[in-house]
Amino acid sequence: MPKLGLGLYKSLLNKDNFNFAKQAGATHLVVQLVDYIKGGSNPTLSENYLNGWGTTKNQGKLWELDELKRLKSEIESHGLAWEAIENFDPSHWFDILLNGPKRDAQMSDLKYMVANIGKAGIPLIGYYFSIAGVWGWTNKPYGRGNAMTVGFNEKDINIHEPIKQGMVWNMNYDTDVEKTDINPISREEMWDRFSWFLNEILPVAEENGVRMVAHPDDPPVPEMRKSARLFHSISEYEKLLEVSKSPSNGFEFCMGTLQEMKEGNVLETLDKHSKAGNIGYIHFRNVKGKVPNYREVFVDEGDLNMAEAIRILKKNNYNGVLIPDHSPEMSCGAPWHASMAYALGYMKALIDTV
Ligand SMILES: O=C(O)[C@@H](O)[C@@H](O)[C@H](O)[C@H](O)CO
Repeated sequence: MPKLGLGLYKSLLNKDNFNFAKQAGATHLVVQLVDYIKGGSNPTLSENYLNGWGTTKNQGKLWELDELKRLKSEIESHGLAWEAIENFDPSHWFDILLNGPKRDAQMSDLKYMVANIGKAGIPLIGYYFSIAGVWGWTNKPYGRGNAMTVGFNEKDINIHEPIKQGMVWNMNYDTDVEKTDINPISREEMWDRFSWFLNEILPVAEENGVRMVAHPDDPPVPEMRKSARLFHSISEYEKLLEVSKSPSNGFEFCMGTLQEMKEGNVLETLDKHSKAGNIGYIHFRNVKGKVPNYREVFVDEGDLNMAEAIRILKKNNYNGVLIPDHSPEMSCGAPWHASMAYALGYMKALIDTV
């Protein structure tokens, strides 16, 4: 049976939101420890996306076992389970992404943190191996009832705008460096870097009982800001499984991002990989349109048949977690919370009745 979860940003990790998750029917949490979606009590995807998600200064501040255990007990004291951590902090792995001088030292740090996550009993780590990161959205009242939501239209932005030194994954990690352009990165180079990363990290993940699950490229274009993107199509995303047969290798299956891709069928892909046990957890969200022009919409108004997705997951005895990921902001005093409650209610009804 699929399980209902909520993703919480760092700024939302408090008892009110643990209670909120529980009230909305979630049993599991996916936690983001990177402080990148700003907005305090009302996180919004609409701000700062083109100038970056902000600055991260956590170099040397690793995720320690006692901190993870403390947060885990707090989550559990609210009757919830901590299913996954989503995303590494660019402070911790910028030179792994960029193949820079600190690469090997940062890999030791990442291994230490992956081991801590396993020792704390958190089963999954979602990560996104990307240079440009999530970038290029516009935010407009594209949703039903003029709800503010994000979209992507290649006509609105210059997707080839170079990235400046000191930035990766759409966050600044070094604000002192001279702002020249970073070098373009080819597809071959990206696969080399990624394969090295995965082959280094997976044995540690396996040893500590953690699964590493990869997010597809959002927006899914082959190249963005002069760097190649690995997982811009369903067939390229599936190549993840060719890099390693480790049981700790899998998908952070973002249905919205996969639906935005030009080719392939999301529901068939969901069927295949939920049957084969390749999916760690699912971003259960919906969109209208595809690259080069799409927008994120409410879970029930997009191009994907979400009831069919639940049917498939139940047929395949998938027992992982589904989170709404994003949802258009609802016009009220708590736009993010209202939108999440709406999505969770819809998802819970589908899980209970389909
Ligand atoms: O949670 C969010 O709002 C997003 O930033 C994620 O969906 C993002 O796409 C993934 O975490 C990959 O970084």
